Amino acid sequence: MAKLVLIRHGQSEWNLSNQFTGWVDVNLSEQGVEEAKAAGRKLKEAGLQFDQAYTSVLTRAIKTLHFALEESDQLWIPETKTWRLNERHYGALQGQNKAEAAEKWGDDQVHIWRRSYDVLPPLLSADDEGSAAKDRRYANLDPRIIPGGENLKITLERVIPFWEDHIAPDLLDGKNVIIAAHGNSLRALTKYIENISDEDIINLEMATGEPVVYDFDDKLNVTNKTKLGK
Ligand SMILES: O=C(O)[C@H](O)COP(=O)(O)O
Repeated sequence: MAKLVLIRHGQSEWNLSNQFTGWVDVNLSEQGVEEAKAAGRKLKEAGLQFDQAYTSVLTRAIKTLHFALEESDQLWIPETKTWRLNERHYGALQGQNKAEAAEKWGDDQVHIWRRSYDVLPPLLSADDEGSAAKDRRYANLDPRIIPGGENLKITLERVIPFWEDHIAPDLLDGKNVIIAAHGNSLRALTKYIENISDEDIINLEMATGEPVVYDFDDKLNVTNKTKLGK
């Protein structure tokens, strides 16, 4: 059966400055570029060859995909970008410093916002300056589905239709797939793929730039999971 590789983007500028990011389109930091290139070398060493790539519409994931594919000599493969693989929208927290938020609202509340399955962050309204409704890349989306903030559950509910329509059919066709995306869109996908409970998903973390390789049986049950450590 085909293989699936998930990679969270390399360190971003706002990972470095410890700011909630979500749908804000920040770039990779210098370290993030190096992490993405190192991930590509790991893929090459492991002999992983891909037929199809998927990523979000956010620069940090797109660039991570490109650096990793370039290092593994497969920048040429077909790729599809979709908002459905975007980071979870962090609502009105976007742009705030995570440590300052913990001082203001307490560690417990910030941890709940960051890791709970179904608690929403404070929302951003559609007329807010930072709303995705004003961003050209989402112009073809029904305004009613452009979020003002998402929890992991809502993120999973918009990631999984893309899995069902595109990624799962590719894997069932025997295509090796690579997905470069984000901490929480990949936590959502991992929850679904590995059938992790709402309680246990709180403890799952995705390291930046670390490829996670899955093998499946012909029903897309996971038969093996390997992390290509940094
Ligand atoms: O959007 C963000 O701030 C990060 O990419 C992920 O943040 P988290 O670790 O707080 O979920």
